[in-house]
Amino acid sequence: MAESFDSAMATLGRQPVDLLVIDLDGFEDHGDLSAAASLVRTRMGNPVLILCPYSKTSWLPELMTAGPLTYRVSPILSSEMQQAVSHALTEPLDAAANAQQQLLDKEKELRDLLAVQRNVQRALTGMDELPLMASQVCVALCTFPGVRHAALFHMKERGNLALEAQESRNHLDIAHLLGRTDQLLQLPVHEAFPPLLSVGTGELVLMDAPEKAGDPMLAMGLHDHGVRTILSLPLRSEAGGPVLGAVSLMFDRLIHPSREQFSCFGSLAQFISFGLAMSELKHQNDALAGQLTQITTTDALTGAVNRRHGEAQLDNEIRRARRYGIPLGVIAFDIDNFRSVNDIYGYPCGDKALRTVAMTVQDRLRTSDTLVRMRGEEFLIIATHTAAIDALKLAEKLRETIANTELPGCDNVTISLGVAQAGPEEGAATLLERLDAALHRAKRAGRNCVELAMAQ
Ligand SMILES: Nc1nc2c(ncn2[C@@H]2O[C@H](COP(=O)(O)OP(=O)(O)OP(=O)(O)O)[C@@H](O)[C@H]2O)c(=O)[nH]1
Repeated sequence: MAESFDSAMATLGRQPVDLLVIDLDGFEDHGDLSAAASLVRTRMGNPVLILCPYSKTSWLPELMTAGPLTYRVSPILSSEMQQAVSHALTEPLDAAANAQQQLLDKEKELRDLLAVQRNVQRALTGMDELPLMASQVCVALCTFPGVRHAALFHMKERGNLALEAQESRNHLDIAHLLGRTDQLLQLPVHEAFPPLLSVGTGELVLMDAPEKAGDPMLAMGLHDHGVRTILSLPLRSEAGGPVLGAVSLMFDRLIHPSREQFSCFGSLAQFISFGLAMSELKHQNDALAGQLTQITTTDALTGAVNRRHGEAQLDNEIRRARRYGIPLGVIAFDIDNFRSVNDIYGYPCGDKALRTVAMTVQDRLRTSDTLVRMRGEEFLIIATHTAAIDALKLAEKLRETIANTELPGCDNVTISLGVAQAGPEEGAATLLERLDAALHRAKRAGRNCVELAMAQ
């Protein structure tokens, strides 16, 4: 027994040792990992058995680069320990005797992994919608021999880890087992359930018996579905970058991945991370494009469509109405004596009044109608599929509504309106002229009224 790496090193130097067992429980930092790797290196191929707590299984691939070793995931039963010891002592002899078979096995394992990698690659190409991509990745992961369940967990905004997709060949439903599909890091099992632990620590986790997680309910749920080993891999967009999520693979058998398998699983996780990052990027780009369209087409104060976009839309609707022979109604309106609102209550109050009027009108329109802020306190409504008579009714309803709308911090206002129906051959310019004339007549008629535009 050696209590430290130094004393182990000294003992190894003093006397021949048949089997070196390194129990990693209690070792934490990177210095400990380097010291353990030095011990493995000193053995120069002589038997080494590593007992590795499941929370530290990410150390295994690194230790494997220092020299050949066998390992078990701890905590471990004494019967299991005995088997592991005799296996570790006889493995080099077995390996020599069955060298050919071992090579064939290794080749098959790697072929299987490469096939899964190809399937995952296929799942990632051409699919930029995250839910679809994630579920295809899970389907691809289930093609690996022994995998009965695969799941992809994704970190959403503000640390909300969610189950993005799962594929099951054993009727296991992780959402049911965990009792929810989001805010998973807030679950009490976040330090016990491998994929959650992977996201928390950013490291791979290998658990070769569900009960090692120390959560009886969880262990029972997994046992009932024949889960024997869980391997979970963190997903990061780049080495050392933030954790994007994790994938978990649940096997119906005991697996102890070799160094090559760990490295293949690692590159599998890199592929998936890349797909995830690309799909996130597309999502962000779409959102930005949406915001940009919103900014370039909307009037910031009132939320109505701005004049440039409104005029383009009017042209489009005129063309459409002409092509399909459908009526197009337009209404121009202007707030009455708005100057006095500003003069009496101040410009900020005038702004609020403008916004309230625009929002009130917008609420009364159909989704197919468009409210445009043309200038100052003057607006245009493009009402598709609307003849003059219906546009007149709409205008009257709006006039009445605004007159009865309370405004924040100032007296009610009224609006004057001009209404027209686009002529069969009429362009936007003459239509707007006719409307303008109608609006002026409404103002001259004493305001707070509706005037129909003269026929073309
Ligand atoms: N608060 C505020 N006022 C605006 C805005 N745009 C234009 N106005 C004001 O709207 C008023 C328009 O005045 P006028 O064109 O004389 O029309 P009016 O006082 O509404 O009178 P009539 O249209 O003839 O009934 C001016 O005082 C502008 O300063 C704005 O974005 N915010």
